[in-house]
Amino acid sequence: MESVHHVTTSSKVLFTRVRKMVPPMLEKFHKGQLGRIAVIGGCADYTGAPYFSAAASAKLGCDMSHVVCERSAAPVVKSYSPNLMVHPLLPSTESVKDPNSIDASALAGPIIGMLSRLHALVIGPGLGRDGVTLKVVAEVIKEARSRSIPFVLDADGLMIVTEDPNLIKGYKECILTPNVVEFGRLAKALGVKVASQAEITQEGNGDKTSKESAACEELSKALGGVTILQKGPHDVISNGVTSIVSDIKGGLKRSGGQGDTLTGSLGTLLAWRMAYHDKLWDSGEQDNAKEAQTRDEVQAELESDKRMSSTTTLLLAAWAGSSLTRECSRKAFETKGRSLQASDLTDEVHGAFLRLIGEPESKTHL
Ligand SMILES: NC(=O)C1=CN([C@@H]2O[C@H](COP(=O)(O)OP(=O)(O)OC[C@H]3O[C@@H](n4cnc5c(N)ncnc54)[C@H](O)[C@@H]3O)[C@@H](O)[C@H]2O)[C@@H](O)CC1
Ligand SMILES: Nc1ncnc2c1ncn2[C@@H]1O[C@H](COP(=O)(O)OP(=O)(O)OP(=O)(O)O)[C@@H](O)[C@H]1O
Ligand SMILES: [Mg+2]
Repeated sequence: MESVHHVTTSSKVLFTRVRKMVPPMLEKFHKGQLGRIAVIGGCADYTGAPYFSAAASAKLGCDMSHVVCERSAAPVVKSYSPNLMVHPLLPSTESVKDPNSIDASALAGPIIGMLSRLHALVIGPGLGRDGVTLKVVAEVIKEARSRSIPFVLDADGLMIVTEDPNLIKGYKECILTPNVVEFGRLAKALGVKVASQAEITQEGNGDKTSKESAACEELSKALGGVTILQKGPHDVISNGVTSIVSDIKGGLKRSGGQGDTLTGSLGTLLAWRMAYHDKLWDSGEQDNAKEAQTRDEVQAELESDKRMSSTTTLLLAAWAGSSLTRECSRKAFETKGRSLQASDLTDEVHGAFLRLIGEPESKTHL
């Protein structure tokens, strides 16, 4: 069955619309207005992932990038960069008296205390799978949702919702970024069938991209319209009603940690999206009378010069984060070849932004 969900707007037009969502840099702005995000992740085993994520968010242009991690990870993450603010607030089995009788909500208190100062969260990079940690982060997810704070869920953060999908079911302000394996786990938990590569490539069986994205659309629907960014040879983004494929060229090295540039970039884009909807600056667009819901309405907004609604900007932010990450990977691979490491993508974030999106106030991009 062919998908009727895909947006067919060209990448060129989509980038001009992303630029509308990027705040210009004005003298009147104060520290924090161009983004305050926190990456929740980092444990004894993984310290690189939260660093790459927070660093990407900062290099894209976020004013304040925090990392909230487990105690033992904090000095390590801090040692990578003095620019990041690192908070050792995540409890683990090691740090509590009795791991079997914890008050997860109370343990989450210090993290929840930070939420009112944040525009967006990235939950999961290098979080690990400690039972106490995951219970506490589930409390943070509940609280962020109740306050409508947007968040990105990745890696071990996805494990939390694989075990309890109700935490996010129907929440329209989050983006899930599963890789192939994480996608399979989520699909299984929600009873969604994923076609095998053999079924997808079977000759005479319709359009390949549509078939690949069908599972993403189904999973999104099963989660009540949550936006999913399914990573792979090309990334599929869907909210169950509308889908966009991100297929700009990437690199050929599949080192670990490239997904972290994606989540950090998405964190910043979510903060900018909030500033766009709060009318922090005059985007020069006319107001739109109606919120876009259907694929046709989203596509019409993307191809108009009117102000975009929140459904459209969420899909667009996801698409922009995916495109930026793939461009970072392409450029880093061009210079580093098979020696490419995750940190090489971090160095490419600003260049990728300038090449794909460009500064909003620059005359050459108006
Ligand atoms: N430098 C770091 O600190 C890094 C930390 N990471 C963290 O490591 C933890 C575990 O993440 P993993 O991604 O390893 O998750 P999993 O532990 O679930 O492992 C996924 C496995 O699937 C395999 N895989 C990936 N794509 C595949 C595909 N297309 N087809 C078949 N197999 C495929 C991978 O080789 C990996 O062994 C997370 O907390 C994550 O954030 C990773 O992000 C890598 C970098
Ligand atoms: N076959 C591919 N061709 C081109 N790009 C790819 C391919 N597979 C993944 N990517 C890109 O690599 C980036 C990371 O995706 P990947 O599937 O490696 O995630 P991940 O396993 O979660 O990564 P991480 O190691 O950071 O956890 C994404 O931007 C994705 O678009
Ligand atoms: Mg990952």
